[in-house]
Amino acid sequence: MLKDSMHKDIKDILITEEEIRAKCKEIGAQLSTEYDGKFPLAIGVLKGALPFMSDLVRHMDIHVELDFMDVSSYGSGTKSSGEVKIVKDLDTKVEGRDLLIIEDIIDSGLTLSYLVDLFKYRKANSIKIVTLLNKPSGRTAAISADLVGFEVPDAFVVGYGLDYDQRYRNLPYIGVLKEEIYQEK
Ligand SMILES: O=P(O)(O)OC[C@H]1O[C@H](OP(=O)(O)OP(=O)(O)O)[C@H](O)[C@@H]1O
Ligand code: HPA
Ligand SMILES: [Mg+2]
Repeated sequence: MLKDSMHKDIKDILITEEEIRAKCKEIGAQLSTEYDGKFPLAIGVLKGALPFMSDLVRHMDIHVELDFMDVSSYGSGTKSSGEVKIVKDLDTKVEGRDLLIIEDIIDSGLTLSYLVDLFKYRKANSIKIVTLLNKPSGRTAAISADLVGFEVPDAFVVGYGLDYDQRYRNLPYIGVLKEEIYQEK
């Protein structure tokens, strides 16, 4: 046993690696049909969306362009600051494009409502949102995804891109942390 294994900090596994794999395949097939003949621009919202985007786009059998936006609003805690900061903007022009925004989670909805407003202002032709996780109990902004992998309960979840204080993103599953991990801070 490793002395610093991440797994010992996890109280419950909510979504297994196998369930995530199956969902990426299902959503990827659906998106392939929806965007057939369109060459969409897939926008990964860093850093959380990285594992989901990487797995999802490999199940899309059509031409798709990839770009990334790095935004942050959580700092080191478990509550949104309410202020969305652009850390890295897109390299691609959005005007006239069919956008597929890829997220790991919609919680308060503040990140995505900020991005959707920005991309409308930049004159995207269409905007779709796909999120691996949806946490409806956290919502303060009126926004919903076009495609949702899984609904999660009112708990701070980590793994498969989602962090607590920049850790746990590389867990292959989605889990809930033990309370003592937050309390140590
Ligand atoms: O719906 P919201 O309440 O806005 O929360 C969702 C966003 O918060 C997290 O990102 P974060 O800003 O922590 O940056 P990260 O992706 O680099 O972890 C998560 O990856 C989503 O992008
Ligand atoms: N876990 C990790 N990051 C998050 C969450 C969450 O539950 N909600 C918004 N960002
Ligand atoms: Mg994020």
